[in-house]
Amino acid sequence: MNVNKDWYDNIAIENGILDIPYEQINKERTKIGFGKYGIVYKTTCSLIEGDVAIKEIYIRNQECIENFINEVRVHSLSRHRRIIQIYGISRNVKKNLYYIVMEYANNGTLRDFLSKNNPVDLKERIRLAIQISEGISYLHNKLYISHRDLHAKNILIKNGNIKISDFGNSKCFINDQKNFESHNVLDNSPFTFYKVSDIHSLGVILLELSNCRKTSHKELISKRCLKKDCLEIHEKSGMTSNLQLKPLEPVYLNTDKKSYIRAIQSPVF
Ligand SMILES: Nc1ncnc2c1ncn2[C@@H]1O[C@H](COP(=O)(O)OP(=O)(O)OP(=O)(O)O)[C@@H](O)[C@H]1O
Repeated sequence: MNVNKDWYDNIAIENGILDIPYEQINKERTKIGFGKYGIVYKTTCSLIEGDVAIKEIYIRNQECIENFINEVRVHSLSRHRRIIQIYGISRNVKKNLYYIVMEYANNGTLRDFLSKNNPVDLKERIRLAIQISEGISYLHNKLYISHRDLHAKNILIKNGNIKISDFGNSKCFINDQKNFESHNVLDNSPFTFYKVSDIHSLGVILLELSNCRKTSHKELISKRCLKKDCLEIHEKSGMTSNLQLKPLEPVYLNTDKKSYIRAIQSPVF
């Protein structure tokens, strides 16, 4: 990626998002999460009504700049009720801290929601499952974006509704559109590969949703989790293997296996 000294100004202009002066962000902040790339705080911003979440990223090298640019680019493309909205970016130049200012999800992550409200009513779980599928379907089918980091801590809930977040690992394949116009199950384009991987992650999330608890590594293995194999095969051969294209098992919502989440048996695509 070509990064020049004006990279920060450029991403705001190119992506049509607000460059929020740092002074406009309230200094009083509550830490609400952290991940590989930074700390997330709940606070307010004088330019935006209500609470906001800010993701603070310390830019120490070129790679951090590239990651920040990618996250802002992909996230700002995504405007949908099932996706956390990005409001703008900000920076504290003296400390080399850069910020993504976004919509605040007041009910936290899907994982926390499930553990706090266990057991969640079946109808409610199905409603949430459909909303997650809607968000992923939008990313894949409308924007040619693969999220690449879908799990129950990146699925947030605001006022009881799903909001997908964290585009730090996401990739947009919109410029490759011509290469996968006719994509089908045998297409071995990178987009198809990552899309299948997202759908696998969706299956894992739905399993967590159906059981109202995190699925252990042991359980995933016993359910013949394909992700690791797929990634290895893809990396080694550069090809999409048929192995990835096996449908996921249906995720049952009750023990007598009468009801399952339809999204699994009738894929969203
Ligand atoms: N908009 C938001 N509203 C409420 N909480 C949020 C929001 N964004 C992030 N969080 C909280 O902060 C945590 C970390 O955020 P995020 O996943 O974006 O950071 P990351 O550094 O990219 O993490 P990862 O290690 O998953 O890549 C989330 O799991 C969630 O608890």
